[in-house]
Amino acid sequence: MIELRELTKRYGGRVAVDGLSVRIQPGVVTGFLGPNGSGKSTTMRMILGLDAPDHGEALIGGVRYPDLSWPLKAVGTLLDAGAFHPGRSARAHLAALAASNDISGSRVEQVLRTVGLSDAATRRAGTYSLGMRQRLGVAVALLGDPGVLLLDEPVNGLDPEGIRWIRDLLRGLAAEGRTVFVSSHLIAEMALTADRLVVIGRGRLLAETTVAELAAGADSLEDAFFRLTAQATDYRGMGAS
Ligand SMILES: Nc1ncnc2c1ncn2[C@@H]1O[C@H](COP(=O)(O)OP(=O)(O)OP(=O)(O)O)[C@@H](O)[C@H]1O
Repeated sequence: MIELRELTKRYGGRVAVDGLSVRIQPGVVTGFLGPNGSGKSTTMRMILGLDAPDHGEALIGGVRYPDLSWPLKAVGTLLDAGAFHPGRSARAHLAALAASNDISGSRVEQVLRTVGLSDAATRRAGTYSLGMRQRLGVAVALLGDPGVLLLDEPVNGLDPEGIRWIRDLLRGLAAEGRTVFVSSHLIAEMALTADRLVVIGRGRLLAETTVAELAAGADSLEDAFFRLTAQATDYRGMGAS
């Protein structure tokens, strides 16, 4: 489980995340939605100890990220596909991470199979397509067999087959009892992938609900989302006339 307690972050005079308290439960995929600039990335960075909160805390299984003894075994993350040494093969990259994180070498072959990169495992990551880099990122996230997965825009730039693959994988990981927390701009995609939704606007919690509950009473989940976030952006388009 991920627990956020009054999580708050300010940049200068601006509040990016504002007293956010929510529990993200295991066994389901929880989508993290909000307009641009609403604080999703900042929240994820604080969960992962990459940004320090000004107030409150983020706990993973009851422990702050910096206090985890083997972070890769507790939480798998996909923040930025393509952050790999271009000259290293997928297998070499995963093997180095396994060696430095008390993870067995056999797990490397397991995750390569899970993400479908076994046949390309000796190729340099620099030659990979975006979809293959994304799969390598997922392999890294799964390497430590973590109970919690945190993914920032995992389907960004993927083709329809890649999107379906990620969707099925995330649902399967949740069905195994893991906590899966995934941010996205793609509301329609979240409707297919997520069971629950955490919606924020201007750094504040707007809704913590199921996909079905949010969509009820509106024409679509997208309409329900726009209604919920209408007052929570600094920008607003003027429809075409
Ligand atoms: N390092 C930083 N310095 C100053 N302001 C920042 C910094 N990082 C984020 N912000 C501001 O904090 C607010 C929240 O940004 P954040 O990137 O967390 O939102 P987001 O929901 O992830 O947005 P997007 O959907 O566009 O990725 C924005 O107003 C942003 O400009």
